[in-house]
Order: sequence, then structure tokens, then C-alpha cells
Amino acid sequence: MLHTFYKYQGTGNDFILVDNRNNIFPKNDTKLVKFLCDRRFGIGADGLILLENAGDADFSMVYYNSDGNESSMCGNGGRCITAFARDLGIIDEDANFAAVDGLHHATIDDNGIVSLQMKDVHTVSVYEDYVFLDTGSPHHVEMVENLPSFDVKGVGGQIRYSGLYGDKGSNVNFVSQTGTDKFSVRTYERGVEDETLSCGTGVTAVALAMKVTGRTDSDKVTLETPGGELSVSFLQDGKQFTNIFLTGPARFVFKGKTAW
Ligand SMILES: N[C@@H](CCC[C@H](N)C(=O)O)C(=O)O
Repeated sequence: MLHTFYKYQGTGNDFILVDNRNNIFPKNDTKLVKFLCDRRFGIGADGLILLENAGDADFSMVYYNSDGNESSMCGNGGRCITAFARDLGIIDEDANFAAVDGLHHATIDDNGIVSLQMKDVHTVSVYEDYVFLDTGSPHHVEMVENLPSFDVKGVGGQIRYSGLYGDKGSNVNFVSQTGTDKFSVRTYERGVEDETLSCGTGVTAVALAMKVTGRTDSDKVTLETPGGELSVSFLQDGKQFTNIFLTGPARFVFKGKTAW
């Protein structure tokens, strides 16, 4: 049987979205999710997201990486599902939705710019050469020189699979500073096992890490990714961060039908 799917992207981090309010999607079929996300044999995406009913919110978000496994929070996915919910007529410009890391509030304007509140961050671990923190998903943050030519997939994969983060692994962000409150970021994503064009929880982690390590004084940071520009604002109290907002574009790409 053919089912409708939608494709969205947020700064080049792309997702298949399915309206699963009527439970049409086989949620435990890892092979199917992996197949649909495959860029040669399937639709192609960094991940797949189900929009579902939620008792105490406008909707809920279920996120799968392109390896087919359900995973932790996806910031760009959260921005894309907000645009999807608006396009389906579920919300207007404001959304409250449930995700794996708790409730999120988001707004979307007429230009498709989505501002998504991320979970509060209470722990930032600063080491000599890197910072580790969880912004809904785990992130290793490391400064590098020559970011444009840096081997993100090779070095990111080594760190992700090194003993440092155990079986669960971590996403890995490589950063260079381009202004007083501006940074370029390239991310190796766990579950995609490759560099993606942008990672929302990743740039959020980078913004907080840059503040904690004194590389910026600002409470609003611009992050340039290979897929476009995002901004992250926050309130800080030492290593505790609240009112964290990830802001940037989320765009509908196409709609189609596929079998599952
Ligand atoms: N692209 C995402 C992060 C998705 C989750 C990640 N791959 C993981 O499994 O930790 C984002 O925009 O945050």
C-alpha cells in the first residue's frame, strides 16, 4: 500500500516526515527506516521523523537516525516538525510538543524561521582539548585549525568510536572561531555515521561550550554550518544554561508516496 511522506530540511539537515497520528507507520521496523533514508535505494535523508498525537501537547515527535534506530533529540528535526505541523494545520505560529528529552516550545514566522527552545543544560564538562555536553543529544566539541579541509568523517568517526564515550558514542563537532560571537562548525553525526550539513543540538552545544570556555562573551551566538546559518541564545548561570533557543530556517522540499 502507498503512503504519503514529506521531505523537509533545516540548514541542509534533511528528514523524511510522516504524519503518524493514525498509527500507519511500523515503528519497530529498523530496516524499513534505514531503507527509506538510503540516498540511492530509498527517498534519502539524514533521519526520519514521525508526528504523533500527544495528550498534553500539540503533537509528539519520534526521531530515527538514518541507520534506522530511534535516537535522542534532533534540534533541526524539531524545527522541521514545527514547520510540518504548521503546514498540516495542527498549529499556527506557536507549538508545544513532546520529544524524547521532554516538552519543547517553538515558534515559526511567515518566512519559515523556527525558534526552538532546547532543554536546559546543567552540566558542561571542560577538558584540556575538548568539551562534552548533552543538549538533548551528546556532543563532543573540539577547536580545529583549517576547518574547511579538516577530515570530519575520519577524525569524527575515531572519536565517536573511541573508548571515550562507550557503546553509546557521541556526536562530534569541529569548530573554528570567525568573529567575537561567530563560529564555523562541521559535525560528525552518530547514527548517520558521516558528516551532515548541519546539526541543531550540535551547534547548540558549540554555542554553550564557546561561552563556558570564554571564547565569547555574548549570550547570542551565530553558527555557520556547511548548510547555512543558525543562531543560539541562552541565559547562563556558571555552567547552567536555561532559556536556550535554536533559531533558523526550516523548509518543505517535496511530498511523495511510497510503499511500506
Ligand atoms: N541532526 C540532529 C541530531 C540527531 C541525533 C544524533 N544523530 C544522535 O543520534 O545523537 C540535530 O539537528 O540535532
